[in-house]
Amino acid sequence: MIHLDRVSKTYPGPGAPAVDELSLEVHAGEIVVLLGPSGCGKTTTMRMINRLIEPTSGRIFFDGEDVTNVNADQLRRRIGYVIQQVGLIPHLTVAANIGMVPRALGWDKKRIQARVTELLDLLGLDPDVYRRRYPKQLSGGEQQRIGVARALAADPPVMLMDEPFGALDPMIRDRLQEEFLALQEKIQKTVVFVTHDIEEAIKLGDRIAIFGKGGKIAQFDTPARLLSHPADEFVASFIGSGGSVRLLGLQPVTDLPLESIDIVESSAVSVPDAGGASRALWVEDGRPMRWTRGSRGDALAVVRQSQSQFDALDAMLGAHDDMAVVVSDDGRVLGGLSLNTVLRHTAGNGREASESARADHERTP
Ligand SMILES: Nc1ncnc2c1ncn2[C@@H]1O[C@H](COP(=O)(O)OP(=O)(O)OP(=O)(O)O)[C@@H](O)[C@H]1O
Repeated sequence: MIHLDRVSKTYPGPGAPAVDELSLEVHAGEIVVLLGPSGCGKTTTMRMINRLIEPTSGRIFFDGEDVTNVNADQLRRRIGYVIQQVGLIPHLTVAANIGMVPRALGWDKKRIQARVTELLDLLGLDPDVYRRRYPKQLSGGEQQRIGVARALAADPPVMLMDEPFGALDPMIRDRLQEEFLALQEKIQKTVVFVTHDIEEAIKLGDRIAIFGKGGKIAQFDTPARLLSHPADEFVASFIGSGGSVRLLGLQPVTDLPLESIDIVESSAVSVPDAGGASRALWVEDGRPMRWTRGSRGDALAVVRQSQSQFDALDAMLGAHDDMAVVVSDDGRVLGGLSLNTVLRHTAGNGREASESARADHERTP
């Protein structure tokens, strides 16, 4: 969908290029996160895509079409843009702010009004309450939602988002990230997202481009590959410690082998309460209740199949048990996930990660 072909930017004056011969492919419908330390060229790269910054050299393609030299205003109508400072116009209402691009495109009033209503609904803001408000009558999180609505107004296929949630407090940021992921499920835009927050990148990115020094990409990969196979010491150190735990958060429990569990239905007349080497699970109306025997824990750790291995570990720690019961999303017992299984697989991941970083480091002269 978006293809940057050896794009460079050198700002006037002395100094190395801010972005140096960078090539990047973003597929339709995916979220690509540009991640890296301050000053590494993320924003410059993003702004070259909508030509707020003109590349010094290289070419940019949209769906195979070379857009490097097309009219920048027309190009920007195909691209939504959300920034940290939001940039809502203070003397215009929410509705007028959202309707800016459709107005410029010559949509009639009725169509704009309908689109504003649709977008406010989509972003979880009651249109009757918010349409007539002014930006200063909104909280930071609401302003950011309106910023997203405005970028989506003319339904552009591409969204550029430059640290859109960076200025929000952690709880609101977390909620907006969740909302954005749910929204993306529905709208399937092609998104380029800039952040320097590794947690945000892992949570939102289908793929992450980690920028190294001198405006070059150090690694472009899925979050799981970045965590398990950092390309070099720079990437490994940028990801920092805790890679194995983060990786657990990305991997569903169903990726691991589950153990079969003996089930005792509630209809059984007498349930042996202790003894017996193997575990047995007491199930009532199809719902797991507690271990009848063989458990070390004092509560039952239960996770749904759509949850992560991190969630399973968390549930086991909470229940002081070394096994979690995995249930289907409609509550049926699928099997048991043991702490041992999680540890065995995590140990493999960690070893691969450190070995691949070390091997790369040794190859570097
Ligand atoms: N208008 C400009 N004129 C000259 N140099 C600039 C200009 N804008 C950015 N730079 C320089 O280009 C480099 C890359 O800047 P850029 O804003 O793209 O980095 P970034 O990775 O987005 O950083 P941050 O995370 O701090 O926003 C930096 O060294 C910066 O000082």
